[in-house]
Amino acid sequence: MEVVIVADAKAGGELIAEAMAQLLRRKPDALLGVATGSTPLPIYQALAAKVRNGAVDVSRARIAQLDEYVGLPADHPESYHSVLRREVLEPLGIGMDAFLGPDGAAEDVQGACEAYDRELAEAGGVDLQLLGIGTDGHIGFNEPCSSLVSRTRIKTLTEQTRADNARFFDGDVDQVPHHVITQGIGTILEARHLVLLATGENKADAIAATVEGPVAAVCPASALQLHPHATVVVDEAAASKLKFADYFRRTYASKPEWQGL
Ligand SMILES: N[C@@H]1[C@@H](O)[C@H](O)[C@@H](COP(=O)(O)O)O[C@@H]1O
Repeated sequence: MEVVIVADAKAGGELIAEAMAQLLRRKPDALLGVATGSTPLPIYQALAAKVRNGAVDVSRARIAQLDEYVGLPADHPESYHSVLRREVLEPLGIGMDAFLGPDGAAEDVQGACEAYDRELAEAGGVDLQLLGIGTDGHIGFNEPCSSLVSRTRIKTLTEQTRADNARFFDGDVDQVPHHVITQGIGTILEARHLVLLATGENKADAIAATVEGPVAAVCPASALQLHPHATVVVDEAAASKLKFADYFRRTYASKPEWQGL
């Protein structure tokens, strides 16, 4: 696993956006897995700036959704389908016809989950999967103790995650759904490149467990240790509990520029 310590969220966003641009120059129809939450926003803003100044062509790019609430109408402003349209596809000028996502409003939720796993495989798999991380180490909505080989399926949110996400529902935790669909950890690990961005002191414990802790379902993000190409980008605050921080800094500083992430 590569760990890159950056000055701040903006620098992290620009670094990852450049890696995505390099991927798209090599593979214009790349399937980009996108995450929600506040952390990835600087990535999308930096990538949109590259599109505006002609530095990258996203006209053939495809977008894959990581997770979705169950029971919210698809047009609900806080359904992840709506959030990604607003925060990613529209700013990048990518049409919804290039968007893959699970149906959070399906009657047969398990059927929708299995269909989505198949859809991702039939699309050739995710080329680069962006990830945030929950304060409890969850990725997507794979909560602690999720199977490390799980597939896309319905999950129940912890009260911690519901509280963390209440800020998107007018601060009212009662409005936050209890159930979600998420790509499983086994599904996520099938992406060819995983790029996790974390910023802020409140993610330091989760990052230390992810990078330096044991591979354990209690910290779902620790599954990144099993992936052949996983990159963790953190600011100093999120890196503050890493024992090997100086080693990671030296390693990245010695890496040739052309290698990218
Ligand atoms: N399902 C999302 C995750 O994909 C995201 O990583 C997490 C952290 O969000 P933030 O980046 O706002 O801290 O929130 C939610 O749980």
